[in-house]
Amino acid sequence: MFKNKNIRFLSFGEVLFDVFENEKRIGGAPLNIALRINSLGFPVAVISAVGDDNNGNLILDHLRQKKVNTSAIKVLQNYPTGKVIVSLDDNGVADYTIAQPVAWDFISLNKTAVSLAVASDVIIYGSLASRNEVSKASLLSMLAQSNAFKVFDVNLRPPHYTMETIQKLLQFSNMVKFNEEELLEISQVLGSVSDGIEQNIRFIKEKTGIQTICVTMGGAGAMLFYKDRLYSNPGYQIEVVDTVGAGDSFLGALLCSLLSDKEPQKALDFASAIGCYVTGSMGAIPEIDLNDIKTIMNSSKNKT
Ligand SMILES: OC[C@H]1O[C@](O)(CO)[C@@H](O)[C@@H]1O
Repeated sequence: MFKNKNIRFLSFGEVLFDVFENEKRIGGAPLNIALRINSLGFPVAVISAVGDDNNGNLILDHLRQKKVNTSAIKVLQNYPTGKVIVSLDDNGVADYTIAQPVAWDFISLNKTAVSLAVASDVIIYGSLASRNEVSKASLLSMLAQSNAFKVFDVNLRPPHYTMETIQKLLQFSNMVKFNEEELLEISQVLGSVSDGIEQNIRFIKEKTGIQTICVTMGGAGAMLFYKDRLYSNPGYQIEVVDTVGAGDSFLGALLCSLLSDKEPQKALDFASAIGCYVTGSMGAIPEIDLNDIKTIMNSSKNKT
């Protein structure tokens, strides 16, 4: 399905357990993205930290079993593995209560992490891990040292960010992913007077110089600005179970497709179908059968 599976991905940031009403599941945007990339057959490593506890062991065991490179996930004695309480509203839309301080607030860069960063083709990072100065300093130092293609998954989780940090993280990125609300909030802070998605995509490009921009819009689909052209997907229909991790899987799938030279429209359609599948399943990283994705892509809403 992909011509070039040699792209080496690296994901930096929170690894944790999402705690739902009746169960807990592995999560954290950087981890969800890494696992989606891994499920599509690409090599991926994660830089993070867990506590010396059962949750930490479960995360490490799962990643090792999937053959994700865990050599830069440190086990810390003084802090527990991250945990997030997820509450779902009647529409399956998630609200997150994110425990603090936890191990991933204290990600340090050791030699292994730096060599991974230098050897990677693509680095993915979000904003949440920068809520703590330790992880933030490691991220900024890593970004400064690597020539990889850098992808900023904005992922605003109030109250865990400041606009100053978001702007700093934007400065390093070659590609950025927003959801609709994030695009509006950040565009306004940067001085946009429009509330249009397309206008704000172009505004961000002019203001920051970032050439590749994607925006997810929930049930209304997604847009991709790539090589000076705008592509859009109107979304696919699905019975929503929960929205947790849909954007993460979308981004993982989009990167695999786009960077292995699939046509941008096809890459966007594929990523949108994967995101849609995730909203129709429980938790952030359900196993995906590519035949189900094909069925979604052939579904009527998307046909013109
Ligand atoms: O990373 C913060 C939170 O965001 C998610 O990745 C969903 O996008 C959850 O799995 C996690 O709890």
